[in-house]
Amino acid sequence: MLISEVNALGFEEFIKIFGNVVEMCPLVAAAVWSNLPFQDLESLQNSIETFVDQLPLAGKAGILRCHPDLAGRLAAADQLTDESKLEQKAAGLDDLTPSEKFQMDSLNTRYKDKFGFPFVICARENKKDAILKGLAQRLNNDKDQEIHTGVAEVKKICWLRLTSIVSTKSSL
Ligand SMILES: NC(=O)NC1=NC(=O)NC1=O
Repeated sequence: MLISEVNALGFEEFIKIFGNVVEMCPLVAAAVWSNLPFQDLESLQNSIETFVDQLPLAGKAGILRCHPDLAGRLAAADQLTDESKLEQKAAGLDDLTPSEKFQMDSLNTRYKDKFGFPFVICARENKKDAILKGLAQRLNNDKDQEIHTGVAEVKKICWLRLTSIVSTKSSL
């Protein structure tokens, strides 16, 4: 899809295509739709990042809460969104050894108990070992730090999802 085609989308079409670039948060796409037309894909990404950055901490934490656990209950029940399923598979999270699964589950539970939202990382940029390491390390951070780190990862996930929808070569 070209950016010129993005700019021609009505609201419903735009949401259908971009509603999940931030996992389970169509509000983000609904908010940035009003900034159409976009010069290029980077401008659309910037518009999304600006909207997210301007949210209060509670809003940012809410975005993190909309993310499924990595190799968690939804993955096991095959109820992940298409995007999340692809991303978790790319990181090798669909073939964990029993001990890796146990480690992931216990770390995810500890992380959620401590912060009140799930551990979020860009799975397409990390393989399962790096994810387990990152989860164990980030458990030691404080809540504000993890909200900001998690949101930074959401932005990376969003960018990769955008580039799979809109060709980056195109600009107005
Ligand atoms: N908790 C998560 O980090 N979830 C995810 N990361 C991704 O890259 N895709 C997800 O669904």
